[in-house]
Amino acid sequence: MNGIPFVKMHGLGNDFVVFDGRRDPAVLDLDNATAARIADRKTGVGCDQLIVIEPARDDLADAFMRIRNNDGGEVEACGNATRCVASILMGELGRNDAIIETVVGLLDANGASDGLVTVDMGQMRLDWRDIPLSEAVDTNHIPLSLGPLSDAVGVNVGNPHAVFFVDDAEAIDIEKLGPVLEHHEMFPERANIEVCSIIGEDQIRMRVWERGVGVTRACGTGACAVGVAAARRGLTGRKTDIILDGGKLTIEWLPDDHVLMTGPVATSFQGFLHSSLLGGH
Ligand SMILES: N[C@@H](CCC[C@H](N)C(=O)O)C(=O)O
Repeated sequence: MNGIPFVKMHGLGNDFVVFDGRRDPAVLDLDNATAARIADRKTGVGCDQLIVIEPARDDLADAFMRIRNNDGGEVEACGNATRCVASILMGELGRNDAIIETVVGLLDANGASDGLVTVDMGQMRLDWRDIPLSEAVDTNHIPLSLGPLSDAVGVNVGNPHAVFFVDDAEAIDIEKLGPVLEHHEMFPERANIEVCSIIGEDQIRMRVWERGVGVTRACGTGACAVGVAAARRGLTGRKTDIILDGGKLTIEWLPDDHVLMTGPVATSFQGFLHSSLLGGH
């Protein structure tokens, strides 16, 4: 079979084309336009994020994970893809744990019960400079309003998130409000936008507009941000189930500010990338 092999995976419907750059150097250093062409659902393979597994730079890590959004832009973090890459590495290594290196640091992953994977998503950052925001405001009450959305919580999970609490997340026109907020001047690096409603002391309904993608069925880093935001506001405890369009993630905000994310991993199919999609690369 001609072409570069890839595996199509997803975490709760947030889907990925995963390349192995350790074996196929042609997928290392893809430019943004090429990545966007591959990720495009009409003309390419189609995915929310394009992932390349690369050789680790850090001796402690099992591999490096490069992440690109559907628009081709490289980003710092992706929770659902981290679980998928962890399951690939654990399978290769014959172990129940893996260390994944990203541009923002090392992430420890472990196999949990029922085939689920837990990832320590690292330390949450809450200072306005770290989200980042364009001005020095209280990140637990960002003064930002659009239609029914106001008073956001900012959380950096490696990538920037703004969380809005509402009575009924289903009633929010996220397709309309999401892109405006993503590009709001408050967020110099743009932001992922979550709208959520509290269902109970340990359960939250969440919908997401992802930076560089749009509405997705799940966002792992978004779920981490929502779990932290709800606990910070005193709306829930520090361990919560986050109910996304694609299913449930369990989030635990530890006393040392690290967050554990636990959820499923799935493989849809394996394929070969037609060389025309690499274009002039
Ligand atoms: N789907 C992801 C997040 C991917 C990156 C995000 N769109 C960004 O631009 O920061 C997840 O599961 O965390």
